[in-house]
Amino acid sequence: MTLTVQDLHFSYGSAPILRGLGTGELARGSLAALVGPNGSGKSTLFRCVAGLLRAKSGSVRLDGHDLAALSTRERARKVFYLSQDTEARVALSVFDVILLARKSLHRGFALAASVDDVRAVEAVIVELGLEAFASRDIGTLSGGQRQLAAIGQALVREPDALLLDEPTSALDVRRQLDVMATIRAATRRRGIVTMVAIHDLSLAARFADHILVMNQGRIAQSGEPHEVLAHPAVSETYAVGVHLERSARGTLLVEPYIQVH
Ligand SMILES: Nc1ncnc2c1ncn2[C@@H]1O[C@H](COP(=O)(O)OP(=O)(O)OP(=O)(O)O)[C@@H](O)[C@H]1O
Repeated sequence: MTLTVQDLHFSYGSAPILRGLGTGELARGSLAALVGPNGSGKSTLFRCVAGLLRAKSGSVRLDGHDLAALSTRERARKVFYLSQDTEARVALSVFDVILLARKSLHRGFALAASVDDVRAVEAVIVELGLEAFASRDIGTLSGGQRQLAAIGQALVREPDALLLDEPTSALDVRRQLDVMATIRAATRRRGIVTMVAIHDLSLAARFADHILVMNQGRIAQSGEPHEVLAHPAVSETYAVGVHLERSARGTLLVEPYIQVH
């Protein structure tokens, strides 16, 4: 039970962005961190996997089935892409926006939510610890709370694969830990495949089962965090030195530094 991207090619006009990108098999219940420099194509990869952009060639397989064979609607049900921008200006409560996300699964325009829909929304709110915010207007929440509400909108649609674009970028240290731990727990509990694009290598090392390093449209290195981060491909990709150390608590700490020649 896996998500597998193989030999993906994509260009914006004549500019190639993905150049034969392959992820290997990403297992259900596991969290993969996608790291790489600004502009290396992480969001583009996510959009291609979710079917929002059409790759020139290559395949995306979920549990062995090529997602290209599905309609846009069917594909959107299976793969949820949460973009970087979760700003919300609507005057709706957290409960309402999660319920709307749930109702978007149904065909047509149904005003009434079923009992199942409401139960699913309630379950997600509890799973993400959003009970205290459920009736608050989404526009009045802090960045971290809004990030969790957006993840709630993703989970309530019960996708098989979840692609999160920099879900911790606007968060303080406590909320970064909260959000990553919540994402990892939901991934395990639901048996989904989650990919998180993230710039913080220490945070990636701490929470991800695998790290994939993106460089110039390909995955330069992938595998378990301590192996990947010790590989020269990381230094080459970012043009930095990388010092790794275990803290007294056993956490892998990553210190990038600029090399003086
Ligand atoms: N709609 C577009 N049209 C043309 N070029 C684009 C478009 N969107 C992105 N690009 C270019 O594609 C490349 C990859 O962008 P992408 O957003 O996928 O990178 P990223 O790794 O997610 O970057 P970041 O870490 O800064 O978010 C960049 O050079 C970007 O300028």
